[in-house]
Amino acid sequence: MRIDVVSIFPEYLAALDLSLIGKARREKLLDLNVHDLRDYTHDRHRTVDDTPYGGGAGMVMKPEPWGAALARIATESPVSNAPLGDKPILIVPSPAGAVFDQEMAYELAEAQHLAFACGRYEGIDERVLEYASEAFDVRPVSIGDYVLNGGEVAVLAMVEAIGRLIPGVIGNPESLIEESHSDGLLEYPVYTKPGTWEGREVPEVLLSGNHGKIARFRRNKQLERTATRRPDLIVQLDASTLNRHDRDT
Ligand SMILES: COC(=O)COc1cccc(COC(=O)c2cn[nH]c2)c1
Repeated sequence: MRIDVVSIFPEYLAALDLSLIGKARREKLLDLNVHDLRDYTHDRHRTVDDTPYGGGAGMVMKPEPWGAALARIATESPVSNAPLGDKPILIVPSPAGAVFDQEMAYELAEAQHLAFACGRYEGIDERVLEYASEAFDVRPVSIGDYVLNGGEVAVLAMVEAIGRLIPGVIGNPESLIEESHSDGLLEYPVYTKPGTWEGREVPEVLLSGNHGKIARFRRNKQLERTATRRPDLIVQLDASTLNRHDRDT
């Protein structure tokens, strides 16, 4: 997968050189390119923003640098941008976007080419998204109902969530199976040695070796946690998921 990120703070994305994503880049599982938007300006001050038409506080990101940066990325795309061909996906982190979730992460992990546009200030001139939709499948995406100062933090979160789903990026693909949201429920509590710590014991059932009992314990913990912490997820579950622990007996 090729990933391009455009930002006025490219150093913000240095964290993507670390850990598993960094390893995936070194192993050529991910071709990640970070672009400085200011490299696509032509004035002495490398200006990227200006005052908003219609008035209001703050500044808006100018369209010209974005247009040049995105045109360059589209021409370098490994995905044919013929009208009938797949288009690269341009993700624009925004409080006004569709909510990013594990389902979207799996969908985006299938893409051959993802580009991320990091907005700052009050946002990017809307004409940029219209212009970009010729060469890209443009997706405003929110990572949550709060406002950040820019898209870079959202890109770090999304690249990690997407990157870890790409085959070969994490060592043991089994660990993707039982994690939170993989089956619509939150994950169960985990424990490791020592068996007693600060006077606190590991739940006895986990030491029993009885795999049926352990599976039921874990399932019940998942249901209990989801019901108390995320009741909104419970309503989305179908009966088979809720009753699955019965079949484990
Ligand atoms: C067309 O889209 C844009 O112009 C985006 O512009 C901006 C402006 C300020 C901040 C951000 C970063 O995204 C978030 O704050 C965000 C994402 N998820 N939850 C909060 C983006």
